[in-house]
Amino acid sequence: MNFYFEASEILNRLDAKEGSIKGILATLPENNRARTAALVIETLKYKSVLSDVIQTSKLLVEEKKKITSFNLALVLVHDTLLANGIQAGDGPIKQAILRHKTRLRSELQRIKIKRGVKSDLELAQTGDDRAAKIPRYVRVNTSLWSTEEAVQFYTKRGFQLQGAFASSKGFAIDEHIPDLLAFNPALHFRDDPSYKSGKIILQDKASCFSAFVLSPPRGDPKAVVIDATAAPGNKTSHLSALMGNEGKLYAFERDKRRFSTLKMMLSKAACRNVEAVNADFLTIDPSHPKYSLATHILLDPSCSGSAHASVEIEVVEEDRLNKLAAFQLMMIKHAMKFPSVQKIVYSTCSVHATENEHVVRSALQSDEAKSRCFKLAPRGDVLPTWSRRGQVEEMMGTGDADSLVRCVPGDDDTNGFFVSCFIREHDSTLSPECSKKRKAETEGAVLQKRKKKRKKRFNTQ
Ligand SMILES: C[S@@+](CC[C@H](N)C(=O)[O-])C[C@H]1O[C@@H](n2cnc3c(N)ncnc32)[C@H](O)[C@@H]1O
Repeated sequence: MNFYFEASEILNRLDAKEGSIKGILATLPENNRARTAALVIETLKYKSVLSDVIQTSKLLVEEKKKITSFNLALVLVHDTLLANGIQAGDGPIKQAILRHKTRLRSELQRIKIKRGVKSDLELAQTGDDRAAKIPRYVRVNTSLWSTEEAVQFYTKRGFQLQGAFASSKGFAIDEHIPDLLAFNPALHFRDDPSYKSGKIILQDKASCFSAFVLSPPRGDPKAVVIDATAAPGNKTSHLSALMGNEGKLYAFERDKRRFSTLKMMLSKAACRNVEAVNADFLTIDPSHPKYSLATHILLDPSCSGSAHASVEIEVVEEDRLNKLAAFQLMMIKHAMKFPSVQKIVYSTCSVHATENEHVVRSALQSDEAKSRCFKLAPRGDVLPTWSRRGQVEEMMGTGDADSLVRCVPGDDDTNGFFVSCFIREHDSTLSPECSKKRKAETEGAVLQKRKKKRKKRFNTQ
């Protein structure tokens, strides 16, 4: 029976918000961890239906002396109804549950009929409940359309600009991201002419944060920007629109298949200033004549994707997270080597500090950041009115957490997301050490330019 007490204690700690499911499970003794974790996770999946069954069967009222907590009832009823029975000897607690087995079964059956499902599996909560509450975000592709035109178009189709999306016909203009509209979650725009023509991009609000925070130069024919990990291209087309389709935006994607998707998406969205490159960003030479001029870099690399509201409860292996974090750090450090870069936005759709705050911390401590004087942009430049910021304890209690942005799946009307923004310190705020390095770097660049000019002159003579 200890196994069930242990599992119910984990549920108690989760209810008390003592930590993440992964963190709390990690405190269990290793020999029993996998088995207890499996029971906890399965119970959580069916928590809503099991709670109904327990309440309507009056199990806790009639057996209050034996079954002392709701969470203990949850794990025991789970195994009674949805697994192979209680895995324990015939003690009083097991006997108490067995006395109610028939009633528990019929309550479960009643719920199945009510919900119109046939199998137990269909009762599992997949997390879609949270996803179903996230508005349908529609980003107006300003390369082809304006928000005014979009509002007029949707109004003519019977929608009402109400500043809310609760009703099926209401929609709102987002308060944080320009040119972003929010409609009722139940709506799909895949067959809408505005979507088919590339005038709108269906992109979650949080995913719009990256390009908006990077804020590339607008309408500047000399601008050079890099999207290091581009496919399928939502953020690339956003960047392109923010640049007013001017200047140059290099979009790297290493995967061949995803690269084709990227090309298709860029053509549909009329991104004329983008050069898509099927290459691994880590192999790109920062001193390459084309790319060395990049002043802004967007890094939205592969991550555990744990923040999507539709992802099921999962225990992510530590090892996998650490490998992802090492790769993510490598990408940031590589971006920092580009000689003209002034701003780097690093974002993930993960909720794990390992891929977020910890990567940012390591990046700030890296030789690349120190030698090139990178620091985090202040909150004022990173969605200042967004209240959910980085996790202070994961940033070792420093004020740096305020520079970071987090979104919690479901809670913030978005999927989960993380955004950080590195900037190179301005000359006036440079520490003496950075000031010296910057001077040497500028002198080096001038010398290199002179050398190039001389070589050119020599070749044309
Ligand atoms: C999270 S997705 C990017 C999503 C994209 N920013 C968007 O909003 O549509 C990460 C992408 O980066 C690509 N990728 C991962 N490592 C890369 C690398 N070293 N160089 C270039 N692309 C890379 C992956 O193949 C994947 O398509």
